[in-house]
Amino acid sequence: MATEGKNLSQYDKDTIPNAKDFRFGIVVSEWNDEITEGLFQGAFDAWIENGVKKENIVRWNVPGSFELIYGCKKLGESFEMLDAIIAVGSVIQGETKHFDFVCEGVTQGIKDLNIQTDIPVIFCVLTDNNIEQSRARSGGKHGNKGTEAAIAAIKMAQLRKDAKFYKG
Ligand SMILES: Nc1c(NC[C@H](O)[C@H](O)[C@H](O)CO)[nH]c(=O)[nH]c1=O
Ligand SMILES: CC(=O)[C@@H](O)COP(=O)(O)O
Repeated sequence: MATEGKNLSQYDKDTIPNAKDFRFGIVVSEWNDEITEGLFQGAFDAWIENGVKKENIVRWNVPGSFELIYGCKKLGESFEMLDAIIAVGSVIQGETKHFDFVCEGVTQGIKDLNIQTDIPVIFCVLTDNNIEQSRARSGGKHGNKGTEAAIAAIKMAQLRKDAKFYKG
């Protein structure tokens, strides 16, 4: 298993770009909020640890992971100066195929946002078989995918900044 034996919260601070001037958005799904709040905290703490100012972080909530698509789209439209956005969700398998459609829909939707808009949208949506797997990846034995997403957001914000520089 890709995550097994890894700690998603471990990173080398020396490899992270300077984030003090970056402005970030984060959209958090309210479904499975025990998990999504853990993911949010992991992302928030990683940003602060890497110099992001609290006033440069804007958070919106949406009902479920499927609404992350619209929420991230509108957040980017409302705050055009954002350097990156994280979509935070937790989808857990139930009795039916609904899990499959939610996961596929939100995955494709966030992929589309990365194609259609100029603000990187980071995929921090857990798609787990059970709550134990979710807990392990939102501050448990496998670390926190929120931390991983925050570092990805910093790196993508720097890539976007560099791209604008080279374009002139
Ligand atoms: N079962 C889960 C859902 N389902 C709700 C959908 O995301 C969506 O809000 C609904 O279909 C209305 O459009 N959402 C999660 O985030 N996690 C789940 O486990
Ligand atoms: C991912 C879902 O929508 C799922 O948790 C809903 O549960 P069920 O498939 O039992 O209706």
